Amino acid sequence: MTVRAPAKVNLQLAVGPLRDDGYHDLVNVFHAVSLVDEVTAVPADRLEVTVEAAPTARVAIEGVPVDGGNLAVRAALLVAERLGVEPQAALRIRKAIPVAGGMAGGSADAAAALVACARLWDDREDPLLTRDDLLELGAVLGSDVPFALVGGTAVGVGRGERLTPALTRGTFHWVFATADGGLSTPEVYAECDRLRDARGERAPWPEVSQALMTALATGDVKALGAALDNDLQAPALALRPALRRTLATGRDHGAIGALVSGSGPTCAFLAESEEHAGELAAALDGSGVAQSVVRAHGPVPGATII
Ligand SMILES: C[C@@](CO)(OP(=O)(O)O)[C@H](O)COP(=O)(O)OP(=O)(O)OC[C@H]1O[C@@H](n2ccc(N)nc2=O)[C@H](O)[C@@H]1O
Ligand SMILES: Nc1ncnc2c1ncn2[C@@H]1O[C@H](COP(=O)(O)OP(=O)(O)O)[C@@H](O)[C@H]1O
Repeated sequence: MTVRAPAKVNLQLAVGPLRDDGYHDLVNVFHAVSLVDEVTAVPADRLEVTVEAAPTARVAIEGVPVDGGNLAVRAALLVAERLGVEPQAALRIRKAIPVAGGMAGGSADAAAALVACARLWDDREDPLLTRDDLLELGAVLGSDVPFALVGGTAVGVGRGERLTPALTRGTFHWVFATADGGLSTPEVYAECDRLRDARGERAPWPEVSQALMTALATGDVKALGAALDNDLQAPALALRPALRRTLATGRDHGAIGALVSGSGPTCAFLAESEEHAGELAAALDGSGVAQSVVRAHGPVPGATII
């Protein structure tokens, strides 16, 4: 059973107040792109996991746990518990999504493992676990996991786990510049709070950008570029100042929009067309500001059995 799940870029990430449970209320507009991890689950005597880089991707997999800390393993355990079966499967994860890069690779693997194990351990025509059940299990695993199940473009509220699909038209072309070494998501959120405190600012209640929704619905790439907005960009740049040069390089080569993806450090560049994405990728590659440069388009579907 092999399942593919996509990376995401956040088209809008409006970070609201810190809640009592340690999370922030968000407006998180997710957009799934054609950079995918693959999880294969095969029957085995016990639960085991291996992680490898996809042959064509330059992903540094050293930071990925190969024990119970792996989100795919946690997903498998949740599915087994819900189905009342022994968690007997060998999971093979093939990563193309940068690790700790702000593109939700771990969440993609969790979503893929939820789907793969649910199917492997329950092949009835009318499966016990519904799509809603998987979304609920996803939200237990992480705020970004439900979106990796549904894909497309969607507005997430709450922690980002309560999703509504967004209307979009056409395909958008992206270039991603990865960086050496990841950024820790909790540290970037903490830096966001610290910067606001230092400026004496109170976190505003997050609101969906209507300019962004209109740009998506009309497929207007220039308007989309202008509407991209990420409240975690300033804290990510404070923690990793070198990313300023990466963003500037993309802009200098005509990117319609340039922003840090989620909590970073991957930088995302919106291209005017597929052809422009090729030129932009070549320019970024040649400039030496990125560990690697990857092209992708969106929106694409969420976790899919192949
Ligand atoms: C920032 C975002 C943007 O999509 O993703 P990445 O860019 O890291 O991929 C997400 O909010 C990350 O979601 P995810 O990686 O699933 O985070 P979780 O495991 O749920 O939470 C990890 C930690 O991030 C912080 N966190 C997460 C979500 C949220 N709404 N408020 C938070 O403050 C908390 O410190 C939490 O303990
Ligand atoms: N299957 C997985 N793939 C990647 N990272 C994982 C996985 N399972 C757990 N992790 C842990 O989650 C951290 C963040 O992972 P990732 O989802 O790649 O980044 P981000 O949260 O920035 O999008 C990693 O540093 C790693 O310790």
